[in-house]
Amino acid sequence: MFPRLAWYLPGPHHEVFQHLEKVRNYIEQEAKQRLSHLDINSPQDYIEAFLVRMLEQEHKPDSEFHFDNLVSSIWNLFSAGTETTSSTLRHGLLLMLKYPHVQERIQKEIDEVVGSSRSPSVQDRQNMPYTDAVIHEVQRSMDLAPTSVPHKTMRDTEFKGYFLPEGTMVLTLLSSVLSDPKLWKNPDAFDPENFLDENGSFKKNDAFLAFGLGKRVCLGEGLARVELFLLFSSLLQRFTFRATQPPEEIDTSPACCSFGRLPRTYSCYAQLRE
Ligand code: HEM
Repeated sequence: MFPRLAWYLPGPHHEVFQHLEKVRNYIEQEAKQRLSHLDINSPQDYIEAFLVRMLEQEHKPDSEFHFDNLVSSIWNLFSAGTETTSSTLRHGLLLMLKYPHVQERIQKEIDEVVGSSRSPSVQDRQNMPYTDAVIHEVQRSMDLAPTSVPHKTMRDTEFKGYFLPEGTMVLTLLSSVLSDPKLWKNPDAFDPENFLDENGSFKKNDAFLAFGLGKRVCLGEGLARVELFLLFSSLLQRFTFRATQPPEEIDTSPACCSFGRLPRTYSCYAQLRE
């Protein structure tokens, strides 16, 4: 509610900016090093492709291709693009430890549709409604970004009878939609049935807002969906994940709940499937 107040209170959040600075410095050093060895005719990756455009547009004062934007976009790719997908995957595996019968049903579907002689492909997803429903339900129930990403009004705005002056911070409460009892069969539990119809087919639900909505919807949604399906189904094709303690004792509520909700850490066995 009052983010500035946080800086007057003691706590580990004070270290956040120091860590951010360290990461930015590292990215900056890496980019400068590439710049010194750059072959403009053969850029090898994102950083080098960006640097080539930066040099091409060196004399354009309004160019978006400058060093600051390079560092920020790399930082965005790491912060928005890796922690999100890996935490979702970790949460999915934690739920498999907690609910072995769900894992068994996914493996049955994988065996029927994909088999064991090849890896799952994106095309398999449409024939694997249960696996698809589980992945959606992992995302819905974990509610990774409860308040989404903070936005700001660019001008004075009227919204549903409320006046929001220019510069007001706006947080969209994705949680309120992802757990609305009017919109889900079973909002308070992990239940893949939330995404299945009575015939066991995948049922889309417009209230699935794990990636946000509108103009500023997650830029990596398509990539994240592909990554989650391929990684999750490939892991369960090859391994069965088992808890080292009774499943009833596993706590699937998030370990940290502020800007992002992260799964708790548990050890597990990954047993190779025959
Ligand atoms: C499970 C995975 C992911 C989840 C749950 C997720 C969720 C979100 C959410 C809720 C937002 C804010 C949307 C809004 O403001 O309405 C967002 C923004 C964004 N995400 Fe993701 N994300 C994921 C993966 C990724 C990946 C893999 C990438 C890139 C490789 C990515 C890049 C971005 C970027 C660049 C934005 C800012 C978009 C903008 O402001 O225009 N995300 N994401």
